[in-house]
Order: sequence, then C-alpha cells, then structure tokens
Amino acid sequence: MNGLGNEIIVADMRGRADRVLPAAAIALNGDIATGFDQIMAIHDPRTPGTAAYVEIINSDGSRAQACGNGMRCVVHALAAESGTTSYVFETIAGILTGEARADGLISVDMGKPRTYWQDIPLSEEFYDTRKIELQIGPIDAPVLHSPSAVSMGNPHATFWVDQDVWSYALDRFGPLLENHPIFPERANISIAQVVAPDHIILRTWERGAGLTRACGTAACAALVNGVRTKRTERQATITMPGGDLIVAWREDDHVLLTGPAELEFAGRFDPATGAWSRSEQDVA
Ligand SMILES: N[C@H](CCC[C@H](N)C(=O)O)C(=O)O
Repeated sequence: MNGLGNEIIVADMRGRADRVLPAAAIALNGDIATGFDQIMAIHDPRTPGTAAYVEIINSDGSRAQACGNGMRCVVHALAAESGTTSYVFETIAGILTGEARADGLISVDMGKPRTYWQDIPLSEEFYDTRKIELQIGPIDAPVLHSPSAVSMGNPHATFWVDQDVWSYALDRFGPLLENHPIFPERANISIAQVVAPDHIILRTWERGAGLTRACGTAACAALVNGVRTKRTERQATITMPGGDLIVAWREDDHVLLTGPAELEFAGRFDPATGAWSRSEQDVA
C-alpha cells in the first residue's frame, strides 16, 4: 500500500503469537519489488474497545511509535475487508482512532503532541522547544538552524526555511541530523516552507527510513510547530512530494490527519525472514 506515496506494508498478524522481526523488514526492503518505508503489523487487540494492536517497523528494522500515513493504510485495508469505517487502535504510543470517509479520504486522530523536552525526547534541557539550538552548515552561515521540536509519539524536528524546500541537500543533512546526539532516540527531520497561514510545503528525512514522499507525523509536527511559532493557523494543507495532507490541531489538543490511502498489491511473507510471494489475483 501507500499513503500519499509513503510506501507501507500492512501485515495481518491477527491470530498469531509471533511478530514481524527486524530481519524480515531489512530483507523485504532489500528487494526492489517490496522496498518500503514502514510495516504496519496488525495484531490482536490488547485493550478492550480497541480493534487491534498495531506495531510499526521502519525499513531499517527499527520500531517506531507512530505512523500517520501507515495508520490510514490500516483503516483502508480493514474497511475494505469488513465494511466497517471507524476504528480504535492501540499502538505503543497510546490509543488512536481512524475513519474511512465517504469521500474516500481517511482521517486519523493522531492524539496529542508532546512539547516538553524530555517527552520529545531531547538529550539536553530546552524549556522552549519551539526553537532549539541545533544547526548545520558553516558556523557563521548555517544552512539550517533553530528548529522547532515536538513528539507525535515519535520525535520530530521542523526546520523553517524561506527558500524552495528542494534547494536543500536533505539527503546529505538528513542522516547527520537524524543521528545528532541531541536526539537520544534519533529524530525525523523536516524542512518546512510556510507559503500561507494555512499552507506549508514540507520535505522529510524519516528516522529509520530516509527520504520519503510523505510523512504523516511530520505533517502533524509541522502544523503544531507552525501554530506554536505563530506561523500558521490551526488547520493547514501540508504539501509533500507525494501530494497534500490536511492537518488540524483541534481545541481539545488532538491532531487530526486526513489524506488518501491506496492498495498496490497483496501477497504473503514470512515475518521472521521476509521471504515473500505475491498473491495470484492482482489487486492493483
Ligand atoms: N519514520 C518514523 C515512523 C513513520 C513516520 C511516517 N511514515 C508517518 O507517516 O508518520 C519514525 O521512526 O518515527
């Protein structure tokens, strides 16, 4: 599947006691036919009132706490299977809800942002995480600096720029910033250009996945950080390489992410090794 070009494998692990292992993720990502950004593993529910417990694995085998585009793909897949359009899920970051809308888009309540430095987390004490001391490039003329930091369950840094987001070598700066010691759990790194109070252009280097065509939690982080720094309204269109997402930071502090999800093809794979086969009936 994909969520706005963010390549997602949705794995149905219901009724099973095993998990998708990092080795399987690395093997699947090593095959051009199954290269992906995240695996969303749907497990039996652990908490009454939830439909499933969802584990998230990046293409480098690391586990993530949240994945907005991936959650939309999970809603899309389950709705296609059962016809039910509203879901409550549990992830390691907490409870979140998703809904397949009549217009074909999918909305996911990504929960509340965490802005306190220890919740992001950062390795140093910053009491104002709207603008932390982090820069890259020449010391007297940094290329990127003073990002806003927030957690959507996973850590994000939003660097504000006023040039075209494509004029920055994010493929070079991304890994340096992702692995910077200020982020003890690494971080997702985004470059954001605010073109209107309700419109952000965004590119993301994802923790554990690299450059992706869209990143749902980064879109949420950019909107929240845009409001915190008085650059944007509480709802905006986030234009990413794969297309547009709509993000709204509601008055109840929940962040709502709306966008598409698409099925590409189905198959089966071994959750321990990543050995896979494509299903006969092509569904794309
Ligand atoms: N790479 C992210 C997880 C996936 C985020 C992204 N694909 C999304 O749609 O939110 C992390 O390790 O925190």
